[in-house]
Amino acid sequence: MATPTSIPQPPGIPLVGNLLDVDPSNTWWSLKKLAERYGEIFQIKVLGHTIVFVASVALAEEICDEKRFRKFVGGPIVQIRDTVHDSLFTAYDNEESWGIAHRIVAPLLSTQSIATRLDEVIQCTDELIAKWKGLGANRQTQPLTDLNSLNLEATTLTLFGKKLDSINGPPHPVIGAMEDATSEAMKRPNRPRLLNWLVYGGKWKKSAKTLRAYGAELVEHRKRNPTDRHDLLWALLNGTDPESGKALTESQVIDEIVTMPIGSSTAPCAIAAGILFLTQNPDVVVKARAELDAVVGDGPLKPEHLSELPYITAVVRETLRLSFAAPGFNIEPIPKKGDDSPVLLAGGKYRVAHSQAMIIVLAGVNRDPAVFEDPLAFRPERMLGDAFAALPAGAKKWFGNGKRECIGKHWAWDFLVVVTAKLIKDLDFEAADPAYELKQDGWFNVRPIDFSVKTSFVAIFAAVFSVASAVTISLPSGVSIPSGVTLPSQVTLVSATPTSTAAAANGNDKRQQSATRSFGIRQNFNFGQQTSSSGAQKTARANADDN
Ligand code: HEM
Repeated sequence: MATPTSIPQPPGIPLVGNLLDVDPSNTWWSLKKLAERYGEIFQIKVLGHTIVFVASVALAEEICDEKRFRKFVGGPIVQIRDTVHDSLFTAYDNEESWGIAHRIVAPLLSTQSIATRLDEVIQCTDELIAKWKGLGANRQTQPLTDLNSLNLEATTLTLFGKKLDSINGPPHPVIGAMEDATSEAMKRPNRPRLLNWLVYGGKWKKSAKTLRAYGAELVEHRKRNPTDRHDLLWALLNGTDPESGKALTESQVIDEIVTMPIGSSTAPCAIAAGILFLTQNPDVVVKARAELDAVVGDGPLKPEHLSELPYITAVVRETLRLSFAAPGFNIEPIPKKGDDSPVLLAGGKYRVAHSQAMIIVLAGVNRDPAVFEDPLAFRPERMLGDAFAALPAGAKKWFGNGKRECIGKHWAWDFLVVVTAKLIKDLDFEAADPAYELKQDGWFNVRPIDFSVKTSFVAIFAAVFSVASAVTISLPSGVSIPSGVTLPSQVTLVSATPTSTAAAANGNDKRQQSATRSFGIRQNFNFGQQTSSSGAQKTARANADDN
Protein backbone atom coordinates (compact mmCIF):
# COMPACT_ATOMS: atom_id res chain seq x y z
CA MET A 1 0.00 0.00 0.00
CA ALA A 2 1.38 3.41 -1.00
CA THR A 3 1.99 6.03 1.67
CA PRO A 4 -1.16 8.18 2.00
CA THR A 5 -0.69 11.71 0.62
CA SER A 6 -3.15 14.56 0.93
CA ILE A 7 -4.66 15.80 -2.32
CA PRO A 8 -3.14 19.18 -3.25
CA GLN A 9 -5.43 22.20 -3.07
CA PRO A 10 -4.91 25.91 -3.82
CA PRO A 11 -4.79 27.90 -0.54
CA GLY A 12 -8.15 29.69 -1.06
CA ILE A 13 -9.62 32.33 1.23
CA PRO A 14 -11.81 32.13 4.36
CA LEU A 15 -15.53 31.51 3.92
CA VAL A 16 -15.58 31.17 0.12
CA GLY A 17 -12.67 28.72 -0.14
CA ASN A 18 -11.40 28.32 -3.70
CA LEU A 19 -14.19 30.33 -5.33
CA LEU A 20 -11.69 32.76 -6.82
CA ASP A 21 -9.42 30.01 -8.16
CA VAL A 22 -11.87 29.18 -10.93
CA ASP A 23 -13.00 31.84 -13.38
CA PRO A 24 -16.75 31.23 -13.88
CA SER A 25 -16.54 32.65 -17.40
CA ASN A 26 -13.69 30.32 -18.36
CA THR A 27 -13.83 27.34 -16.00
CA TRP A 28 -11.88 24.91 -18.20
CA TRP A 29 -8.99 27.31 -18.72
CA SER A 30 -8.73 27.74 -14.94
CA LEU A 31 -8.72 23.96 -14.52
CA LYS A 32 -6.04 23.60 -17.18
CA LYS A 33 -3.87 26.10 -15.27
CA LEU A 34 -4.50 24.30 -11.97
CA ALA A 35 -3.59 20.98 -13.60
CA GLU A 36 -0.34 22.55 -14.84
CA ARG A 37 0.42 23.72 -11.30
CA TYR A 38 -0.67 20.72 -9.23
CA GLY A 39 -0.17 17.75 -11.58
CA GLU A 40 -1.97 14.42 -11.41
CA ILE A 41 -4.67 15.26 -8.87
CA PHE A 42 -5.95 18.32 -7.05
CA GLN A 43 -9.11 19.47 -5.35
CA ILE A 44 -11.01 22.65 -4.72
CA LYS A 45 -13.51 23.46 -2.00
CA VAL A 46 -16.26 25.96 -2.64
CA LEU A 47 -18.97 26.76 -0.10
CA GLY A 48 -18.50 23.45 1.67
CA HIS A 49 -18.41 21.32 -1.53
CA THR A 50 -15.28 19.44 -2.54
CA ILE A 51 -14.52 18.57 -6.16
CA VAL A 52 -11.56 16.39 -7.05
CA PHE A 53 -9.84 16.77 -10.43
CA VAL A 54 -7.78 14.07 -12.07
CA ALA A 55 -5.16 15.15 -14.59
CA SER A 56 -2.83 12.22 -15.28
CA VAL A 57 -3.15 9.25 -17.62
CA ALA A 58 -2.64 6.68 -14.86
CA LEU A 59 -5.28 8.11 -12.54
CA ALA A 60 -7.72 8.74 -15.41
CA GLU A 61 -7.33 5.12 -16.42
CA GLU A 62 -7.93 4.02 -12.84
CA ILE A 63 -11.16 5.99 -12.43
CA CYS A 64 -12.38 4.84 -15.84
CA ASP A 65 -12.62 1.33 -14.41
CA GLU A 66 -16.35 0.69 -14.71
CA LYS A 67 -16.25 -1.97 -12.02
CA ARG A 68 -15.48 0.76 -9.47
CA PHE A 69 -16.66 4.04 -11.01
CA ARG A 70 -19.45 5.46 -13.21
CA LYS A 71 -20.47 8.71 -14.87
CA PHE A 72 -21.41 11.39 -12.35
CA VAL A 73 -24.48 13.32 -13.46
CA GLY A 74 -24.27 16.60 -11.59
CA GLY A 75 -23.75 20.36 -11.94
CA PRO A 76 -24.14 21.59 -15.54
CA ILE A 77 -25.39 18.21 -16.78
CA VAL A 78 -28.29 18.34 -14.35
CA GLN A 79 -29.01 21.93 -15.38
CA ILE A 80 -29.28 21.10 -19.08
CA ARG A 81 -31.93 18.50 -18.20
CA ASP A 82 -34.30 21.50 -18.14
CA THR A 83 -33.88 21.45 -21.94
CA VAL A 84 -33.29 17.78 -22.86
CA HIS A 85 -34.62 15.92 -19.80
CA ASP A 86 -33.36 12.34 -19.43
CA SER A 87 -31.63 12.20 -22.81
CA LEU A 88 -28.59 10.03 -23.57
CA PHE A 89 -26.13 12.66 -22.35
CA THR A 90 -28.05 13.73 -19.25
CA ALA A 91 -29.65 10.51 -17.97
CA TYR A 92 -28.71 9.29 -14.50
CA ASP A 93 -27.05 5.92 -14.33
CA ASN A 94 -30.18 4.18 -13.12
CA GLU A 95 -32.67 5.75 -15.57
CA GLU A 96 -34.30 3.17 -17.81
CA SER A 97 -34.65 5.77 -20.56
CA TRP A 98 -30.87 5.76 -21.17
CA GLY A 99 -30.79 2.08 -22.16
CA ILE A 100 -33.90 2.39 -24.33
CA ALA A 101 -32.54 5.39 -26.24
CA HIS A 102 -29.02 3.93 -26.43
CA ARG A 103 -30.22 0.70 -28.03
CA ILE A 104 -32.40 2.58 -30.52
CA VAL A 105 -29.74 5.17 -31.44
CA ALA A 106 -26.45 3.23 -31.41
CA PRO A 107 -27.01 1.17 -34.60
CA LEU A 108 -27.70 4.35 -36.56
CA LEU A 109 -24.45 5.92 -35.35
CA SER A 110 -22.32 2.86 -36.08
CA THR A 111 -19.38 3.03 -38.51
CA GLN A 112 -21.40 1.10 -41.10
CA SER A 113 -24.38 3.38 -40.84
CA ILE A 114 -22.32 6.56 -40.96
CA ALA A 115 -20.54 5.25 -44.06
CA THR A 116 -23.83 5.54 -45.97
CA ARG A 117 -23.97 9.27 -45.15
CA LEU A 118 -20.38 10.22 -45.94
CA ASP A 119 -21.27 11.68 -49.32
CA GLU A 120 -23.45 14.19 -47.50
CA VAL A 121 -20.61 15.17 -45.15
CA ILE A 122 -18.34 15.66 -48.18
CA GLN A 123 -21.02 17.68 -49.96
CA CYS A 124 -21.42 20.04 -46.97
CA THR A 125 -17.63 20.40 -46.63
CA ASP A 126 -17.39 21.28 -50.34
CA GLU A 127 -19.85 24.11 -49.71
CA LEU A 128 -17.63 25.54 -46.99
CA ILE A 129 -14.49 25.20 -49.08
CA ALA A 130 -16.19 26.98 -51.99
CA LYS A 131 -17.17 29.74 -49.57
CA TRP A 132 -13.62 30.11 -48.27
CA LYS A 133 -12.13 30.01 -51.74
CA GLY A 134 -14.55 32.79 -52.66
CA LEU A 135 -13.25 34.98 -49.85
CA GLY A 136 -10.30 35.94 -52.03
CA ALA A 137 -6.67 35.91 -51.06
CA ASN A 138 -5.74 37.49 -47.76
CA ARG A 139 -9.28 38.03 -46.47
CA GLN A 140 -9.29 37.16 -42.79
CA THR A 141 -11.84 34.81 -41.31
CA GLN A 142 -12.39 33.15 -37.94
CA PRO A 143 -12.61 29.52 -39.02
CA LEU A 144 -14.64 28.44 -36.00
CA THR A 145 -17.70 30.47 -37.04
CA ASP A 146 -18.04 28.74 -40.40
CA LEU A 147 -16.97 25.35 -39.02
CA ASN A 148 -19.83 25.59 -36.51
CA SER A 149 -22.25 26.14 -39.37
CA LEU A 150 -20.71 23.28 -41.34
CA ASN A 151 -21.09 20.99 -38.36
CA LEU A 152 -24.71 21.88 -37.70
CA GLU A 153 -25.47 21.56 -41.40
CA ALA A 154 -23.80 18.14 -41.69
CA THR A 155 -25.36 16.86 -38.44
CA THR A 156 -28.85 17.96 -39.46
CA LEU A 157 -28.56 16.62 -43.00
CA THR A 158 -26.97 13.25 -42.22
CA LEU A 159 -28.90 12.40 -39.06
CA PHE A 160 -32.24 14.09 -39.68
CA GLY A 161 -32.40 14.39 -43.46
CA LYS A 162 -32.89 18.15 -43.75
CA LYS A 163 -30.72 20.77 -45.32
CA LEU A 164 -30.63 24.04 -43.40
CA ASP A 165 -28.68 25.94 -46.08
CA SER A 166 -26.87 27.90 -43.39
CA ILE A 167 -23.25 27.63 -44.57
CA ASN A 168 -23.52 30.63 -46.83
CA GLY A 169 -25.93 32.55 -44.68
CA PRO A 170 -25.94 33.97 -41.16
CA PRO A 171 -25.38 31.46 -38.32
CA HIS A 172 -28.49 29.34 -37.66
CA PRO A 173 -30.34 30.35 -34.44
CA VAL A 174 -29.56 26.89 -32.98
CA ILE A 175 -25.88 27.86 -32.75
CA GLY A 176 -26.62 30.86 -30.53
CA ALA A 177 -29.12 28.85 -28.51
CA MET A 178 -26.55 26.10 -27.85
CA GLU A 179 -24.09 28.74 -26.69
CA ASP A 180 -26.68 30.29 -24.35
CA ALA A 181 -27.92 26.95 -23.03
CA THR A 182 -24.48 25.51 -22.30
CA SER A 183 -22.99 28.71 -20.87
CA GLU A 184 -25.97 29.08 -18.56
CA ALA A 185 -25.81 25.39 -17.60
CA MET A 186 -22.20 25.94 -16.48
CA LYS A 187 -22.92 29.16 -14.58
CA ARG A 188 -26.24 28.38 -12.90
CA PRO A 189 -24.96 25.93 -10.28
CA ASN A 190 -22.73 28.68 -8.85
CA ARG A 191 -25.35 31.41 -8.72
CA PRO A 192 -28.09 32.00 -6.14
CA ARG A 193 -31.37 30.48 -7.39
CA LEU A 194 -33.14 33.83 -7.17
CA LEU A 195 -30.59 35.42 -9.49
CA ASN A 196 -30.91 32.53 -11.96
CA TRP A 197 -34.65 32.93 -12.01
CA LEU A 198 -34.90 36.73 -11.91
CA VAL A 199 -32.03 37.85 -14.14
CA TYR A 200 -31.09 34.88 -16.30
CA GLY A 201 -34.37 32.95 -16.43
CA GLY A 202 -35.45 34.58 -19.70
CA LYS A 203 -32.26 33.65 -21.56
CA TRP A 204 -32.42 30.12 -20.16
CA LYS A 205 -36.00 29.54 -21.28
CA LYS A 206 -35.45 31.16 -24.66
CA SER A 207 -32.50 28.92 -25.49
CA ALA A 208 -34.50 25.82 -24.51
CA LYS A 209 -37.41 27.00 -26.65
CA THR A 210 -35.20 27.57 -29.71
CA LEU A 211 -33.50 24.20 -29.35
CA ARG A 212 -36.74 22.28 -28.88
CA ALA A 213 -38.33 24.16 -31.79
CA TYR A 214 -35.43 22.93 -33.97
CA GLY A 215 -36.21 19.34 -32.92
CA ALA A 216 -39.98 19.76 -33.34
CA GLU A 217 -39.55 21.27 -36.82
CA LEU A 218 -37.42 18.32 -37.91
CA VAL A 219 -40.10 15.92 -36.70
CA GLU A 220 -42.81 17.90 -38.49
CA HIS A 221 -40.69 18.10 -41.65
CA ARG A 222 -40.36 14.31 -41.67
CA LYS A 223 -44.09 13.85 -41.12
CA ARG A 224 -44.84 16.18 -44.00
CA ASN A 225 -42.23 14.50 -46.21
CA PRO A 226 -42.43 10.75 -45.66
CA THR A 227 -39.36 8.93 -46.96
CA ASP A 228 -37.79 5.50 -46.85
CA ARG A 229 -34.51 7.08 -45.73
CA HIS A 230 -33.44 5.04 -42.69
CA ASP A 231 -31.50 7.70 -40.80
CA LEU A 232 -31.32 8.51 -37.11
CA LEU A 233 -34.59 10.44 -37.20
CA TRP A 234 -36.32 7.42 -38.70
CA ALA A 235 -34.99 5.26 -35.85
CA LEU A 236 -35.99 7.79 -33.20
CA LEU A 237 -39.54 8.00 -34.58
CA ASN A 238 -40.09 4.36 -35.50
CA GLY A 239 -37.54 2.30 -33.57
CA THR A 240 -38.27 0.08 -30.60
CA ASP A 241 -35.82 -1.04 -27.99
CA PRO A 242 -34.99 -4.69 -28.72
CA GLU A 243 -34.77 -5.42 -24.96
CA SER A 244 -37.88 -3.77 -23.54
CA GLY A 245 -39.92 -3.37 -26.72
CA LYS A 246 -40.44 0.27 -25.74
CA ALA A 247 -40.38 3.21 -28.17
CA LEU A 248 -39.60 6.89 -27.54
CA THR A 249 -42.35 9.43 -26.97
CA GLU A 250 -42.36 12.45 -29.27
CA SER A 251 -40.96 14.58 -26.45
CA GLN A 252 -38.14 12.08 -25.97
CA VAL A 253 -37.45 12.14 -29.72
CA ILE A 254 -36.99 15.91 -29.45
CA ASP A 255 -34.71 15.43 -26.41
CA GLU A 256 -32.42 13.18 -28.43
CA ILE A 257 -32.51 15.36 -31.56
CA VAL A 258 -31.41 18.38 -29.50
CA THR A 259 -28.69 16.38 -27.76
CA MET A 260 -26.97 15.52 -31.05
CA PRO A 261 -25.90 19.01 -32.24
CA ILE A 262 -24.85 19.85 -28.69
CA GLY A 263 -22.55 16.81 -28.67
CA SER A 264 -21.51 17.33 -32.25
CA SER A 265 -20.53 20.97 -31.69
CA THR A 266 -17.29 19.66 -30.15
CA ALA A 267 -16.02 18.60 -33.58
CA PRO A 268 -15.65 22.11 -35.11
CA CYS A 269 -13.81 23.22 -31.96
CA ALA A 270 -11.27 20.45 -32.55
CA ILE A 271 -10.90 21.33 -36.24
CA ALA A 272 -10.41 25.05 -35.52
CA ALA A 273 -7.60 24.15 -33.10
CA GLY A 274 -6.28 21.69 -35.69
CA ILE A 275 -5.99 24.48 -38.26
CA LEU A 276 -3.90 26.41 -35.76
CA PHE A 277 -1.63 23.41 -35.13
CA LEU A 278 -1.16 22.96 -38.87
CA THR A 279 -0.21 26.61 -39.41
CA GLN A 280 2.42 26.07 -36.72
CA ASN A 281 3.69 22.78 -38.19
CA PRO A 282 4.18 23.07 -41.95
CA ASP A 283 6.17 19.84 -42.02
CA VAL A 284 2.99 18.02 -41.00
CA VAL A 285 1.11 19.63 -43.87
CA VAL A 286 3.78 18.55 -46.34
CA LYS A 287 3.51 14.95 -45.16
CA ALA A 288 -0.29 15.01 -45.09
CA ARG A 289 -0.39 16.43 -48.61
CA ALA A 290 2.03 13.79 -49.78
CA GLU A 291 -0.34 11.13 -48.49
CA LEU A 292 -3.36 12.84 -50.04
CA ASP A 293 -1.54 13.18 -53.33
CA ALA A 294 -0.67 9.51 -53.31
CA VAL A 295 -4.12 8.28 -52.28
CA VAL A 296 -6.57 10.83 -53.66
CA GLY A 297 -4.51 12.49 -56.38
CA ASP A 298 -6.08 15.42 -58.19
CA GLY A 299 -9.65 14.12 -58.01
CA PRO A 300 -12.17 14.65 -55.22
CA LEU A 301 -11.91 12.93 -51.84
CA LYS A 302 -14.27 9.94 -51.80
CA PRO A 303 -15.60 7.88 -48.88
CA GLU A 304 -13.41 4.92 -49.86
CA HIS A 305 -10.26 7.05 -49.42
CA LEU A 306 -10.85 7.40 -45.68
CA SER A 307 -9.50 3.95 -44.97
CA GLU A 308 -6.25 4.75 -46.74
CA LEU A 309 -5.15 7.85 -44.87
CA PRO A 310 -3.12 6.71 -41.85
CA TYR A 311 -1.19 9.97 -41.58
CA ILE A 312 -4.37 12.10 -41.67
CA THR A 313 -5.78 9.68 -39.07
CA ALA A 314 -2.77 10.44 -36.89
CA VAL A 315 -3.19 14.19 -37.48
CA VAL A 316 -6.78 13.96 -36.27
CA ARG A 317 -5.83 11.96 -33.17
CA GLU A 318 -3.07 14.41 -32.32
CA THR A 319 -5.55 17.26 -32.82
CA LEU A 320 -7.97 15.59 -30.40
CA ARG A 321 -5.15 15.14 -27.89
CA LEU A 322 -3.83 18.69 -27.97
CA SER A 323 -7.12 20.52 -28.44
CA PHE A 324 -8.94 18.60 -25.67
CA ALA A 325 -12.01 19.97 -27.44
CA ALA A 326 -14.21 17.95 -25.10
CA PRO A 327 -12.36 19.22 -22.04
CA GLY A 328 -13.33 16.57 -19.50
CA PHE A 329 -15.98 14.33 -18.04
CA ASN A 330 -17.36 13.49 -14.61
CA ILE A 331 -16.90 10.30 -12.62
CA GLU A 332 -18.04 9.08 -9.19
CA PRO A 333 -17.47 5.88 -7.23
CA ILE A 334 -20.24 3.31 -7.68
CA PRO A 335 -22.20 3.45 -4.42
CA LYS A 336 -21.93 0.34 -2.25
CA LYS A 337 -24.89 -0.22 0.03
CA GLY A 338 -23.93 0.25 3.66
CA ASP A 339 -20.29 0.99 2.84
CA ASP A 340 -19.26 4.61 3.35
CA SER A 341 -15.55 3.92 3.60
CA PRO A 342 -13.20 6.17 1.60
CA VAL A 343 -12.20 5.14 -1.91
CA LEU A 344 -8.48 4.55 -2.43
CA LEU A 345 -6.70 5.75 -5.54
CA ALA A 346 -3.17 4.98 -6.81
CA GLY A 347 -2.80 2.02 -4.51
CA GLY A 348 -3.79 4.00 -1.42
CA LYS A 349 -1.70 7.10 -2.12
CA TYR A 350 -4.89 9.18 -2.29
CA ARG A 351 -8.23 8.66 -0.59
CA VAL A 352 -11.50 10.31 -1.54
CA ALA A 353 -14.96 10.15 0.03
CA HIS A 354 -17.18 7.22 -1.03
CA SER A 355 -19.47 9.62 -2.91
CA GLN A 356 -16.80 12.00 -4.19
CA ALA A 357 -17.48 13.67 -7.57
CA MET A 358 -14.35 13.72 -9.70
CA ILE A 359 -13.68 15.49 -12.98
CA ILE A 360 -11.15 14.21 -15.48
CA VAL A 361 -9.31 17.27 -16.86
CA LEU A 362 -8.16 16.23 -20.32
CA ALA A 363 -5.82 19.24 -20.64
CA GLY A 364 -3.75 17.49 -18.00
CA VAL A 365 -4.32 13.86 -19.04
CA ASN A 366 -3.68 14.45 -22.75
CA ARG A 367 -0.43 16.29 -22.04
CA ASP A 368 0.85 14.02 -19.29
CA PRO A 369 4.66 14.08 -19.57
CA ALA A 370 4.82 10.58 -18.08
CA VAL A 371 3.24 9.27 -21.30
CA PHE A 372 3.87 11.87 -23.99
CA GLU A 373 7.42 12.94 -24.68
CA ASP A 374 7.54 16.68 -25.38
CA PRO A 375 3.78 16.77 -24.68
CA LEU A 376 3.14 20.26 -26.04
CA ALA A 377 4.53 19.41 -29.48
CA PHE A 378 2.08 18.60 -32.28
CA ARG A 379 3.54 15.31 -33.44
CA PRO A 380 1.19 13.01 -35.40
CA GLU A 381 3.91 10.36 -35.59
CA ARG A 382 3.14 9.37 -32.00
CA MET A 383 -0.40 8.51 -33.13
CA LEU A 384 0.65 6.22 -35.97
CA GLY A 385 0.38 2.45 -36.06
CA ASP A 386 2.27 0.67 -33.28
CA ALA A 387 3.11 3.90 -31.42
CA PHE A 388 -0.61 4.65 -31.06
CA ALA A 389 -1.44 1.05 -30.17
CA ALA A 390 1.18 1.17 -27.39
CA LEU A 391 -0.39 4.20 -25.67
CA PRO A 392 -2.22 3.33 -22.45
CA ALA A 393 -6.02 3.39 -22.60
CA GLY A 394 -6.09 6.37 -20.22
CA ALA A 395 -4.25 8.45 -22.83
CA LYS A 396 -7.04 8.01 -25.40
CA LYS A 397 -10.08 9.28 -23.54
CA TRP A 398 -11.06 12.15 -25.86
CA PHE A 399 -14.43 10.44 -26.49
CA GLY A 400 -15.09 9.68 -22.82
CA ASN A 401 -15.42 6.26 -21.24
CA GLY A 402 -17.18 2.94 -21.19
CA LYS A 403 -20.91 2.70 -21.61
CA ARG A 404 -21.23 6.49 -21.42
CA GLU A 405 -18.58 7.04 -24.07
CA CYS A 406 -19.55 9.37 -26.91
CA ILE A 407 -22.26 7.65 -28.92
CA GLY A 408 -21.47 10.01 -31.80
CA LYS A 409 -17.79 9.09 -31.96
CA HIS A 410 -17.96 7.32 -35.33
CA TRP A 411 -19.83 10.21 -36.86
CA ALA A 412 -17.38 12.63 -35.24
CA TRP A 413 -14.42 10.59 -36.44
CA ASP A 414 -15.49 10.52 -40.07
CA PHE A 415 -16.42 14.20 -39.99
CA LEU A 416 -13.00 15.10 -38.53
CA VAL A 417 -11.13 13.02 -41.11
CA VAL A 418 -13.15 14.30 -44.07
CA VAL A 419 -12.92 17.96 -43.10
CA THR A 420 -9.25 17.80 -42.08
CA ALA A 421 -8.28 15.98 -45.29
CA LYS A 422 -10.23 18.34 -47.52
CA LEU A 423 -8.94 21.48 -45.85
CA ILE A 424 -5.33 20.30 -46.13
CA LYS A 425 -5.86 19.21 -49.72
CA ASP A 426 -7.65 22.28 -51.02
CA LEU A 427 -6.65 25.29 -48.93
CA ASP A 428 -3.65 27.09 -47.57
CA PHE A 429 -4.06 28.72 -44.20
CA GLU A 430 -1.96 31.42 -42.65
CA ALA A 431 -2.54 32.63 -39.10
CA ALA A 432 -3.67 36.26 -39.38
CA ASP A 433 -1.54 36.99 -36.35
CA PRO A 434 1.64 34.93 -36.70
CA ALA A 435 2.32 35.37 -32.97
CA TYR A 436 -1.09 33.95 -31.98
CA GLU A 437 -0.87 31.51 -29.08
CA LEU A 438 -3.67 29.11 -28.27
CA LYS A 439 -6.08 30.43 -25.68
CA GLN A 440 -9.37 28.63 -25.29
CA ASP A 441 -12.72 29.16 -23.71
CA GLY A 442 -16.02 27.38 -23.87
CA TRP A 443 -18.63 25.47 -21.91
CA PHE A 444 -19.33 21.87 -22.84
CA ASN A 445 -16.43 22.10 -25.29
CA VAL A 446 -13.42 24.40 -25.67
CA ARG A 447 -12.36 26.33 -28.75
CA PRO A 448 -9.64 28.78 -29.74
CA ILE A 449 -10.47 32.37 -28.79
CA ASP A 450 -10.19 34.98 -31.56
CA PHE A 451 -8.16 32.79 -33.89
CA SER A 452 -8.25 34.20 -37.42
CA VAL A 453 -6.70 32.92 -40.61
CA LYS A 454 -6.15 34.05 -44.15
CA THR A 455 -7.08 31.39 -46.67
CA SER A 456 -6.05 30.81 -50.23
CA PHE A 457 -6.40 27.67 -52.24
CA VAL A 458 -3.56 25.31 -52.83
CA ALA A 459 -1.69 26.16 -56.00
CA ILE A 460 1.45 24.06 -55.88
CA PHE A 461 2.86 21.22 -53.88
CA ALA A 462 5.15 23.44 -51.89
CA ALA A 463 2.50 25.95 -50.88
CA VAL A 464 2.52 24.81 -47.28
CA PHE A 465 0.64 26.32 -44.40
CA SER A 466 2.48 29.57 -43.79
CA VAL A 467 4.62 30.07 -40.74
CA ALA A 468 6.06 33.01 -38.96
CA SER A 469 9.52 31.59 -38.43
CA ALA A 470 11.90 29.44 -40.42
CA VAL A 471 11.35 25.68 -40.37
CA THR A 472 13.42 22.74 -41.49
CA ILE A 473 11.59 19.72 -42.81
CA SER A 474 13.35 16.37 -42.83
CA LEU A 475 11.77 14.22 -45.49
CA PRO A 476 12.34 10.48 -45.28
CA SER A 477 15.44 9.44 -47.19
CA GLY A 478 14.96 9.05 -50.90
CA VAL A 479 11.96 11.37 -51.19
CA SER A 480 12.42 13.78 -54.07
CA ILE A 481 10.77 17.09 -54.69
CA PRO A 482 10.11 17.78 -58.38
CA SER A 483 12.29 20.49 -59.87
CA GLY A 484 10.42 23.65 -60.71
CA VAL A 485 8.58 23.55 -57.39
CA THR A 486 9.26 26.55 -55.18
CA LEU A 487 9.19 26.28 -51.44
CA PRO A 488 8.26 29.27 -49.29
CA SER A 489 11.39 31.08 -48.20
CA GLN A 490 10.94 30.03 -44.52
CA VAL A 491 11.03 26.33 -45.40
CA THR A 492 14.27 24.40 -45.75
CA LEU A 493 14.19 20.79 -46.86
CA VAL A 494 16.81 18.41 -45.58
CA SER A 495 17.88 15.41 -47.68
CA ALA A 496 15.64 16.28 -50.60
CA THR A 497 17.02 15.81 -54.09
CA PRO A 498 15.28 17.59 -56.97
CA THR A 499 14.23 15.27 -59.78
CA SER A 500 14.31 16.40 -63.35
CA THR A 501 11.40 15.05 -65.29
CA ALA A 502 9.73 16.62 -68.27
CA ALA A 503 6.56 17.08 -66.28
CA ALA A 504 8.19 18.77 -63.33
CA ALA A 505 10.16 21.05 -65.58
CA ASN A 506 6.97 22.97 -66.18
CA GLY A 507 6.40 24.38 -62.72
CA ASN A 508 3.05 25.85 -63.74
CA ASP A 509 1.46 22.60 -64.83
CA LYS A 510 -0.23 21.45 -61.64
CA ARG A 511 -1.63 18.25 -63.12
CA GLN A 512 1.76 17.14 -64.37
CA GLN A 513 3.47 18.10 -61.13
CA SER A 514 0.95 16.08 -59.22
CA ALA A 515 1.64 12.99 -61.29
CA THR A 516 5.35 13.42 -60.70
CA ARG A 517 5.10 13.94 -56.97
CA SER A 518 2.64 11.08 -56.57
CA PHE A 519 5.20 8.79 -58.06
CA GLY A 520 7.89 9.90 -55.67
CA ILE A 521 5.60 9.81 -52.67
CA ARG A 522 4.14 6.38 -53.42
CA GLN A 523 7.63 5.07 -53.55
CA ASN A 524 8.96 6.74 -50.50
CA PHE A 525 6.35 7.63 -47.91
CA ASN A 526 5.43 4.90 -45.51
CA PHE A 527 3.42 6.04 -42.53
CA GLY A 528 3.69 3.44 -39.82
CA GLN A 529 2.81 -0.05 -40.86
CA GLN A 530 0.47 1.12 -43.59
CA THR A 531 1.28 1.84 -47.22
CA SER A 532 -1.25 3.21 -49.63
CA SER A 533 -0.31 0.65 -52.26
CA SER A 534 -0.54 -2.34 -49.94
CA GLY A 535 -3.38 -4.76 -50.47
CA ALA A 536 -3.45 -5.77 -46.80
CA GLN A 537 -4.06 -2.43 -45.13
CA LYS A 538 -5.14 -1.96 -41.60
CA THR A 539 -7.62 0.72 -42.43
CA ALA A 540 -8.32 4.03 -40.77
CA ARG A 541 -11.97 2.98 -40.53
CA ALA A 542 -10.97 -0.13 -38.66
CA ASN A 543 -8.89 2.11 -36.44
CA ALA A 544 -11.89 4.34 -35.72
CA ASP A 545 -12.94 1.92 -32.99
CA ASP A 546 -9.70 2.65 -31.17
CA ASN A 547 -10.06 6.38 -31.44
C1 HEM B 1 -14.77 15.68 -31.67
C2 HEM B 1 -16.01 15.37 -31.44
C3 HEM B 1 -16.55 14.84 -30.15
C4 HEM B 1 -15.93 14.64 -28.94
C5 HEM B 1 -14.46 14.91 -28.60
C6 HEM B 1 -16.92 14.11 -28.04
C7 HEM B 1 -16.68 13.77 -26.73
C8 HEM B 1 -17.61 13.22 -25.88
C9 HEM B 1 -17.36 12.84 -24.51
C10 HEM B 1 -16.04 13.03 -23.78
C11 HEM B 1 -18.50 12.31 -24.02
C12 HEM B 1 -18.73 11.77 -22.60
C13 HEM B 1 -19.43 12.79 -21.77
C14 HEM B 1 -19.66 12.35 -20.36
O1 HEM B 1 -19.13 11.33 -19.91
O2 HEM B 1 -20.37 13.07 -19.65
C15 HEM B 1 -19.49 12.36 -25.06
C16 HEM B 1 -20.79 11.92 -24.92
C17 HEM B 1 -21.75 12.07 -25.87
N1 HEM B 1 -21.58 12.57 -27.15
FE1 HEM B 1 -19.83 13.20 -27.96
N2 HEM B 1 -18.11 14.01 -28.70
C18 HEM B 1 -17.93 14.42 -29.99
C19 HEM B 1 -18.87 14.45 -31.00
C20 HEM B 1 -20.17 14.02 -30.86
C21 HEM B 1 -21.10 13.92 -31.93
C22 HEM B 1 -20.78 14.17 -33.39
C23 HEM B 1 -22.30 13.51 -31.40
C24 HEM B 1 -23.60 13.25 -32.07
C25 HEM B 1 -23.76 13.00 -33.33
C26 HEM B 1 -22.09 13.35 -29.98
C27 HEM B 1 -23.05 12.96 -29.08
C28 HEM B 1 -22.79 12.56 -27.78
C29 HEM B 1 -23.81 12.02 -26.88
C30 HEM B 1 -25.29 11.84 -27.19
C31 HEM B 1 -23.15 11.71 -25.68
C32 HEM B 1 -23.76 11.06 -24.43
C33 HEM B 1 -23.60 9.56 -24.57
C34 HEM B 1 -24.15 8.77 -23.41
O3 HEM B 1 -23.94 9.16 -22.25
O4 HEM B 1 -24.76 7.75 -23.66
N3 HEM B 1 -20.78 13.66 -29.69
N4 HEM B 1 -18.92 12.92 -26.18
